[in-house]
Amino acid sequence: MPPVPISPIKVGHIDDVQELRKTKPRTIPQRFVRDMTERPTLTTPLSPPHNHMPVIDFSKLSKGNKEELLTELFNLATACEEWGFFQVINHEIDLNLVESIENLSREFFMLPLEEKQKYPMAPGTVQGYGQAFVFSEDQKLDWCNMFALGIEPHYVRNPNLWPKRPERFSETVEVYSGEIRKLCYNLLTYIALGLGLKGDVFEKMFGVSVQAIRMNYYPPCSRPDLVLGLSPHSDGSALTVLQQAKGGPVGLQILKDDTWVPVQPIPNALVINIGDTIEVLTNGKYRSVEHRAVAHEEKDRLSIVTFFAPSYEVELGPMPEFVNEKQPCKYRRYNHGEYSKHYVTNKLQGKKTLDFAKIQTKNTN
Ligand SMILES: COC(=O)C(/C=C/C1=C(C)CCCC1(C)C)=C/O[C@H]1C=C(C)C(=O)O1
Ligand SMILES: O=C(O)CCC(=O)C(=O)O
Ligand SMILES: [Fe+2]
Repeated sequence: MPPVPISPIKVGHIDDVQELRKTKPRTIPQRFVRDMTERPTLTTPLSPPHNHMPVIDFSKLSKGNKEELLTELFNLATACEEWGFFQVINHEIDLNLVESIENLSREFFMLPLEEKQKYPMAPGTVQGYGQAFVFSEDQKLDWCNMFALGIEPHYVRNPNLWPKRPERFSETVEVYSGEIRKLCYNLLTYIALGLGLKGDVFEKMFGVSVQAIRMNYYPPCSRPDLVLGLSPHSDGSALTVLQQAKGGPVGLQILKDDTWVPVQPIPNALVINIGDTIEVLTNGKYRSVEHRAVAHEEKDRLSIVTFFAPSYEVELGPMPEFVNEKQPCKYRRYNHGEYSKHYVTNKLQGKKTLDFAKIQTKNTN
């Protein structure tokens, strides 16, 4: 029997937003214009406590005295439970390295289009330069250019996609990712301790963790009220580390108590968020909070994002410590490799991807 033909994904023409911006269009192409219900709120003056994402001082966890450690563990646990997001200061990553990755990422995005297109993100895939998560011709597009690479383990790498220019880009990604990896393992230890678990529980459970990096570049947009920089989504990782480049406008917004809360960047801090894996493991005690990015009328914005997740072989489900009569099991067990595949083959749509693992509760009414 002849093989069943696989129909290629038809995504239509995807405008490169940086090139589009150069033409300064008076009207935004329809594929970027969001339906009314999706359009962003750009200036929401918020009053405390909604306006202040928690700040965690990493040095109090790593080298504080016992009292400082306990207080910061408590702050971390509260941040994870109430926000799913926090900013880390004094993270012990060399600030020269932080600055280098930022400068080199910017230099990459400023290269001529033909140079960047030497590393194309093929439709339906997530590595290289382009727009990920586009699967149909009628899907709205984000006001964003992305460049993504698999980092660890090495089998997730596609060496053809590691840029030769700018010089030192690839080696800096390597060094930076090594440092962020250490930070992720450390944060997972403190998150475990804050949950009353053994410090090494996640490291042992995750095997050789999968790690990827994505640089997001958001050019200015003449009508930021009509477009989204990045569609609402939760991250398919265990933890995500987000570096917001210096001098950029506020762009990240998180959905808290049904309100989109803008995140004020703190110089040299890293934004950390709980991903879908930790939501499942804690049976929803810690949630992977929906977030999005908005564009700015005059300023561009760059973010450098690391996704840190369990090995593809790992089977996951709520840990027994978080399941009881009051908190019945909300997620089924699944293989993380399958979840990963599911995540990267679906468009970003709020928290919908996690339906993959949700146990549907019967409506008894
Ligand atoms: C554009 O890419 C992503 O947004 C993304 C992809 C990450 C990945 C790579 C670039 C190559 C290696 C595999 C992996 C899927 C991790 C987001 O990552 C999230 C989604 C999942 C699932 C995850 O673990 O992190
Ligand atoms: O650019 C941002 O602030 C958000 C990035 C993000 O959420 C992501 O890449 O998953
Ligand atoms: Fe995200």
